[in-house]
This record gives sequence, structure tokens and C-alpha cells, in this order.
Amino acid sequence: MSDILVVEKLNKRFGGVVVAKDIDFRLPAGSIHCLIGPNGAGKSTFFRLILGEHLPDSGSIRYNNEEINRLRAFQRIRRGISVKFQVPGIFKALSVRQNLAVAFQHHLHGHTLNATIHRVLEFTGLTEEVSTPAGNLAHGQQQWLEIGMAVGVEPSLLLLDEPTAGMSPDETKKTGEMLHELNRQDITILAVEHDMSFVEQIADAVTVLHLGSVFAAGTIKEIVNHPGVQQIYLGVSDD
Ligand SMILES: Nc1ncnc2c1ncn2[C@@H]1O[C@H](COP(=O)(O)OP(=O)(O)OP(=O)(O)O)[C@@H](O)[C@H]1O
Repeated sequence: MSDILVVEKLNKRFGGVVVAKDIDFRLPAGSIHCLIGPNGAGKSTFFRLILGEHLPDSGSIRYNNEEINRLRAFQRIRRGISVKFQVPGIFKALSVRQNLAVAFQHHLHGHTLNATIHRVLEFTGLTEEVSTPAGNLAHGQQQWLEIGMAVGVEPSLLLLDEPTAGMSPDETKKTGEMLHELNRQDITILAVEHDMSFVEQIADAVTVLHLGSVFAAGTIKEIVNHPGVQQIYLGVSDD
């Protein structure tokens, strides 16, 4: 399998704080990969470096074999990178349909726009809520709307920052099924996640960040049995 994303020796500091330290990371095309790590490990910063919202001090980011390190964020989005951040990015006063139309307005028009909205409504299970103000949706539905906004233009790489935060177990399970469905449609997924049972449900592989560095990488089984990971992340001590 070829790698859709290859990161080499990525470094970033904010003043005296090192937030990315010599990060090497490869993401096979077609995979679902989870990024875990304690609070402040640098997970969101890593996303922002991939997206071009932060520029690295040094290192390389290649996407589909192209160096994108100096591309602006909108240029990266045009190449097929999409993101859903943890903080909701929906317009609460607008209807579900209006939110989708706003998300797709620069990419789709007329019949294609309507067909895409229809497809995303079905995929997210929000068809009956099409006219509901987004702020009136249940928490899980708001998250699904935002995932729909992120995938309507058919990205190749989807970044998700804690997609199940605040969700019930049923909503979490449904989100996992949605991500598998997107993955079957050839979307590679990189998700920051704290819920280890959800990681187990979706991830082909896991990378652990700690203090801005890659601390460990492997299968979910390897990661949960890794003694160092248990110490830094799962709160297990040597005592
Ligand atoms: N714009 C910024 N300026 C200065 N420091 C920052 C900035 N953004 C993040 N940091 C710092 O970088 C470190 C990594 O933060 P980041 O949000 O990437 O961690 P995280 O792993 O996503 O944490 P969490 O799980 O709590 O979301 C933290 O120490 C944070 O305070």
C-alpha cells in the first residue's frame, strides 16, 4: 500500500515550548489511523501543521508524493485534505441543509450541489432534520452534520479531532460505522481520539504522541500492552 501522507523530521516550537519534535509519520492510503496521547501532547498542533494552519520550523510533509509544507491551507484543502475539529464548526441558527450548502458552496453548484446534499443527508441519517436549525440537533447529530460537511466534497484524507467527544455509547458506535463506510469509499482517515474502545473499533494502527514526539506506534493491541504507553497515557504507574 502506498503512503498518502509522509512526514519527516517535523519540528515546531512556540517560543520555548516544543510542540513537535522530529516527528516521523507515515499514513498508508486507505487506512484508518488513530493518534492518541495525553493532554498537551501536540496532537491538535500536528493536525494544524498538516493542514497548513501552522508552518513548521523544519521538516517535510508530503501528501500524495507532493511536498506541501509551504502550501497555504486552502491549497491543501483543494488537493483533498479535509478536517473536522473538536470545537463545533456548524452554524447553529442555520438549518441542516443551509449548513451543508455553505460547506459545499465553493466546490459545487446547481444539480451537483443538490445531489451531494441529498447523499450526505442520507449518509448522516439527517434526512428528516433537513430543515431543523443545527443548534436544535442532538449533540451526536451535530457531530455527524459536521462530518458530512467535511466529506461532501469527497476528500482523500479526512482529519478528525476527537469525533466522539461527548457522545453516548450508541452515538459512538454509529460514528464508528460511518467512518468505516467512508473508508470503504477510499477516504483515508486520521483521527485524534481518547476513547480506547472506539480506537479499537476503528483503527488499523495507532500512533502515540508525547511531549511533541512519536512515543510509540503499532496495532491497538501492541499499544495497550506497551508498558511505557500505559505509564504516560493510561495512568498506570510502576508502583
Ligand atoms: N498557538 C499556540 N501558541 C503557544 N502554545 C501553543 C499553541 N498551540 C498549542 N500550544 C501548546 O502546544 C502544546 C500542545 O498542544 P496541543 O493542543 O497540540 O495538544 P493536544 O495533544 O492536542 O492536547 P489535548 O488532548 O488537550 O487537545 C501545549 O503545551 C499547548 O499549550
